Amino acid sequence: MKQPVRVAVTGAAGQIGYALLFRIASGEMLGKDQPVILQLLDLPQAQNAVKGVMMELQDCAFPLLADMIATDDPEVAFKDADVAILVGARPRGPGMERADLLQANAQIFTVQGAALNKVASRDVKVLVVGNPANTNAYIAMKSAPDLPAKNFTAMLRLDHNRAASQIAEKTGKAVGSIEKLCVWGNHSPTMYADYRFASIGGESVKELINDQVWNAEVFLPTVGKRGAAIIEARGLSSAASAANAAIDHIRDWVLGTNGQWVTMGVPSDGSYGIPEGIVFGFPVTCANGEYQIVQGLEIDEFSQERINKTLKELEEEKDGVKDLL
Ligand SMILES: NC(=O)C1=CN([C@@H]2O[C@H](COP(=O)(O)OP(=O)(O)OC[C@H]3O[C@@H](n4cnc5c(N)ncnc54)[C@H](O)[C@@H]3O)[C@@H](O)[C@H]2O)C=CC1
Ligand SMILES: O=C([O-])CC(=O)C(=O)O
Repeated sequence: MKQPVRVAVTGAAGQIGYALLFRIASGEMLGKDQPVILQLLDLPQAQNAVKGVMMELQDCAFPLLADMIATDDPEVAFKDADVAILVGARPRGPGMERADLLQANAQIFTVQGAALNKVASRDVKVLVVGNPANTNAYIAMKSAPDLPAKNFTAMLRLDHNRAASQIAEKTGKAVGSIEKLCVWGNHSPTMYADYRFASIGGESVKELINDQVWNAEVFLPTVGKRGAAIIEARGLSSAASAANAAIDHIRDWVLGTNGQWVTMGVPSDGSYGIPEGIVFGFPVTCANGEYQIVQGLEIDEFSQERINKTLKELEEEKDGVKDLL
């Protein structure tokens, strides 16, 4: 039997938490042979609800769930954590943009970044889900100067998965057959979902679709505003699909992608002219527990404009939180 992996999850009593924890405990994230210890963080007033979730986890009798704890103290939750999924934050309601959450949520990530810095495994893999995810990941990273910056990532995978499903619907092809898709930039309506390099069974997606008007006027707004469409329809922001994307993100980072591209929000190393440190959605491949930004892609004029726009927004968000750092 393998040694258990310590997985910290914040916002454990929330709606994403409820869709996430059972799948982690069942082995869908780290593998069906990998025991896990769940270290659950939520606010003091949510501890009762967390206890209820733990009772349900217990009632599932998951063979891979080696142990679990609940706490309202980040330094307890993150102690020796190998994986930290930072979900706990306020969600937006109708009529809000994710950036409107920045003032409400930013402080959470200075505190949690500092706690990770102090007590987590030096190899901890951090995924920020709480919005605005890219800038919150940036805040956590800057608040954890003793941890490698590359350990801090933001969730763009839901956008990637949404883009894949829209392409599958448009082309009539199986969603699982799409390769080399990516989403550049911020998890916000400025994100740039890019299928110029994508293929299905060796055929170019761009040529299969061959419709730049659909790309600019249907596909990009549909993917970019999907979160708002879900809020409009459900009265609540997406939860099961967000939890699913978090599982995909960590699974691929830890277990590898076999050369396939996925999208992760990662601190830029200067690739594609994105200033170093900005947490930006890039196409990556993962192997041996590390991600690598796919290099050498041609950026045409339309794509450069989109990338500039989403970068500008991230730089403004970064500017808005500089007093916290
Ligand atoms: N990056 C992405 O693709 C997505 C991000 N999100 C974001 O995820 C976040 C969580 O969403 P939901 O689960 O729907 O919200 P929710 O309101 O159902 O749950 C949030 C939980 O976090 C807890 N919490 C708040 N502050 C905390 C803190 N300082 N420490 C620990 N726990 C804390 C709350 O008590 C609550 O239990 C929101 O910011 C939402 O916008 C949602 C969907 C997709
Ligand atoms: O839109 C929201 O506020 C929740 C979210 O990030 C998404 O569904 O993409």
